[in-house]
Amino acid sequence: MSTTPAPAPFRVPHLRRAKENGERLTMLTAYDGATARIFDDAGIDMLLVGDSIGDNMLGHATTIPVTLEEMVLATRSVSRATRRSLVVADLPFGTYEASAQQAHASAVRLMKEGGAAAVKMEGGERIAAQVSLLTGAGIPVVGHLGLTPQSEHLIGGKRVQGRGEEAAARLRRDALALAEAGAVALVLEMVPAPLARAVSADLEIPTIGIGAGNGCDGQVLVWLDMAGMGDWSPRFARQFGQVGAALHTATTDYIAAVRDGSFPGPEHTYES
Ligand SMILES: Nc1nc(=O)c2c([nH]1)NC[C@@H]1CN(c3ccc(C(=O)N[C@@H](CCC(=O)O)C(=O)O)cc3)CN21
Ligand SMILES: CC(C)C(=O)C(=O)O
Ligand SMILES: [Mg+2]
Repeated sequence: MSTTPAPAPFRVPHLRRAKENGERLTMLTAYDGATARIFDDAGIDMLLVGDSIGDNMLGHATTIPVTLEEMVLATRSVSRATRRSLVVADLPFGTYEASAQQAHASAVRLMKEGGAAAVKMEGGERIAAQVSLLTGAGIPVVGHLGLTPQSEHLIGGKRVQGRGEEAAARLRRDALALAEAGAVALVLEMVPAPLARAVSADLEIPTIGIGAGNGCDGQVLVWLDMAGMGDWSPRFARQFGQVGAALHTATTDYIAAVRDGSFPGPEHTYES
């Protein structure tokens, strides 16, 4: 009997090890089990249940309205379908900023009810206490700096962050503060490539870039942007497939086959 060896799961300690070995890390968002299974089978290291579920799945304009309930539901769907990828769940806006206790209560729900293996939150020095307490409680935390969409009203839009000496120094301080507090990885979103490279060199934990150039230790994309799903894609994304077009064609073929009576055929039909 031939046995395929079970694929080795990707776990938090692999993050540092991959960086030490110069292996680039791969991450995609996932919002449900049907897609998570495909990404997991394909060998993705990490799945991010992103609060980008808000603007990509739930019909919101931004991530801001997303609730913890919605994140728990999506995280549960993803984690149940996942065999080897590390499932990271975003803490949504309003569920962690006020205190370390608030962050802990929210993270515990994502882990106990959602099955997440780690949580991610946006911000630097201002959430160091949260990162510290969660890490002490056995909850791996991924940081997120640069464009932090939950604070877009404070930032004033979805623009590149960390341009200019002062902003760059601030971002490097924030990155060090997160690493010092125990973060296991750091997402850098829409940051100039030289700054992202410098931050990556500053840290022992891996950086995962999105619109942050090739000097990061890994990359993350929203899966719809990666797969050519949906009608919009940011400049930093590349479409590795045309899944939206493929699904459209499958759907028009189905409609036509039902209308012309060719589906269901005898092979899809039960005899008496
Ligand atoms: N589908 C999707 N992809 C993402 O990368 C993503 C989300 N959704 N939702 C959550 C955040 C929001 N992000 C965004 C949203 C908009 C732009 C944007 O408008 N970018 C333009 C202009 C950039 C500029 O003017 O500096 C671009 O062309 O990239 C970028 C990142 C990144 N994240
Ligand atoms: C864009 C990534 C990093 C994210 O936070 C999300 O998808 O919510
Ligand atoms: Mg997010």
